[in-house]
Amino acid sequence: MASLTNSIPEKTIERLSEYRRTLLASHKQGITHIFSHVLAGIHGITAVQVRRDLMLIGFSSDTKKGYDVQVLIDYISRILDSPSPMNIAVLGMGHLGQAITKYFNGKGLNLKITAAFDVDPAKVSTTIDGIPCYHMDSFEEIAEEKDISIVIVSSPTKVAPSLVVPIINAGIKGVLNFTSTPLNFPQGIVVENYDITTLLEKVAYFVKESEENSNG
Ligand SMILES: NC(=O)c1ccc[n+]([C@@H]2O[C@H](COP(=O)([O-])OP(=O)(O)OC[C@H]3O[C@@H](n4cnc5c(N)ncnc54)[C@H](O)[C@@H]3O)[C@@H](O)[C@H]2O)c1
Repeated sequence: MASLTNSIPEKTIERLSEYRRTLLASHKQGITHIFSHVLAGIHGITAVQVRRDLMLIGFSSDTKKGYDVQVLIDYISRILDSPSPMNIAVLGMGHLGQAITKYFNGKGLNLKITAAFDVDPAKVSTTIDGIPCYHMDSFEEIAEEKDISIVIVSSPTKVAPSLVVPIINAGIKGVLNFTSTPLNFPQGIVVENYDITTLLEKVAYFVKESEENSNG
């Protein structure tokens, strides 16, 4: 993934997001303190890894009672979140675009899907799951008007490359691409290509490896 900063490794950023989700759930259950080995156990990693990640972001207030859950949530939030909420647009409001929107909004994150774009006349100028859907032709104009920083690309794969220029022209800063074609952007735009087939093949490969090891 192209990144604007190399100060914190990508994997640590992913784990910090995961830790925060666990901490928020713990907080909801009334848990005030958590030990690094408990956090590690939930995420299937070692306590050393948890402590290393937190040291990397300068957090070291491990007490006899463990980490203060609320303090750690606030600390991770200061690292992960921008000072004001970021607006996201979905490009392609089909099955996947709608599933992502349903899943994502209302989670109380500092990120919010605020607009969708499509070309299907049945969807354009309607509101889907509370999100206004505009024609892709008006993307640049609406993206500026609605201060969109990040886009999720969930259009058909074959049209995805044609969305690159409008995304650049609109001054978008980050792209999460779900289509099967990797999209390339100039430096300065953060891109994550997320392909479910690749991830599934990775899981299948390790299942095969572990079966071969236990048989042989
Ligand atoms: N990465 C993953 O895990 C994963 C999983 C499922 C699907 N996909 C991919 O996500 C994409 C969407 O899949 P889907 O099942 O939601 O398809 P879908 O056909 O249900 O939705 C695609 C939507 O994009 C719209 N569209 C067409 N041309 C467009 C354009 N030029 N600009 C904006 N929108 C446009 C269509 O009208 C439709 O609403 C596909 O590329 C698919 O391969 C990825």
